[in-house]
Amino acid sequence: MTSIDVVGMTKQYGAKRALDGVTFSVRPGRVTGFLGPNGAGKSTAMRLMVGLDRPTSGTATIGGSAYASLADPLRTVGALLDPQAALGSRTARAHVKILAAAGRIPARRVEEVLEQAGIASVAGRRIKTYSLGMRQRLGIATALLGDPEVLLLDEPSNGLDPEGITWIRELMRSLAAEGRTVLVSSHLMGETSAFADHLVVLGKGRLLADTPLGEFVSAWTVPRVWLRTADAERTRSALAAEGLTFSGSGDGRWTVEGADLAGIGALAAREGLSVLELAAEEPSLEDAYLALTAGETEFTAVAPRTETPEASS
Ligand SMILES: Nc1ncnc2c1ncn2[C@@H]1O[C@H](COP(=O)(O)OP(=O)(O)OP(=O)(O)O)[C@@H](O)[C@H]1O
Repeated sequence: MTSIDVVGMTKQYGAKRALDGVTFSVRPGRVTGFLGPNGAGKSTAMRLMVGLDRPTSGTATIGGSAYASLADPLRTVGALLDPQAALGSRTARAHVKILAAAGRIPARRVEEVLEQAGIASVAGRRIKTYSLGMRQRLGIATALLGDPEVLLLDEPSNGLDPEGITWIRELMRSLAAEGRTVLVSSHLMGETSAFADHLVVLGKGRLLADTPLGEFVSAWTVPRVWLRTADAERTRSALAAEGLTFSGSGDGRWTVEGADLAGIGALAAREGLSVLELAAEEPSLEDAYLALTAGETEFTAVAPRTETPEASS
């Protein structure tokens, strides 16, 4: 069982501090989602884990060793970091064969991973003819080549079609179920909540969260209940008398903040309200993530300025 341990990791690029004393561990047997706004430092952290760059200070170890000291790196760690990196004039099969030979990996693995990634039938084509999604599948095939215990996947769903997204989700779940250590960065919150057990969140190079998915969502969202009854006004008075925070959409449906279904159901029964709709909102990872990272985004779009006659004169 091989963990990744990042301890006090700082990476300075000139005046830019991409990582600022980050410490976390990625454990085997689960999928860890690696989240953070653009420029938060996720790719930098992954590059440091596989020795593609040197930290300014701190360490990243895999099973207790720095990547450079691993006896058999390709069999220990598989990484998808830059799907554009493969040489375009080679065929996909030749590319994977060269990697296998370099890593002393049995040739039979080449066809296995091409099959597994769903590109065996197009593996004779030059990589430069590949779409983004096909390159992504090729990158995943090469990450799997050494049957590694640890997988680092930087935005693996990027460019994949819906079938591909389902495939990568199931692949990550099965790799974790086999006891492997799987770290996956993504900007797709719906996707991440479908595959991750645990989350590590960075913001501006610092660690913002390192927590199980369910705990993360409940810590950063407020439960909400929707209630619609036959008498909107009496409902409003009852909610107000209870001291609850609520808002109405104008169609007689009230949204009650920080409430649970049982409590609101009991209130409606007590008040003799005829309930037409009573439901709890499923808190989403997206809401939790946006609540946590508000103020942590380096790049934010501003609404286009509308010129008023005063402003333009
Ligand atoms: N080689 C480099 N030279 C200079 N600055 C860099 C370099 N690599 C990354 N940075 C900077 O470090 C910061 C972190 O970048 P990084 O790519 O790790 O973020 P990220 O979380 O992966 O972002 P994204 O979600 O946009 O991929 C950014 O401000 C980036 O511009």
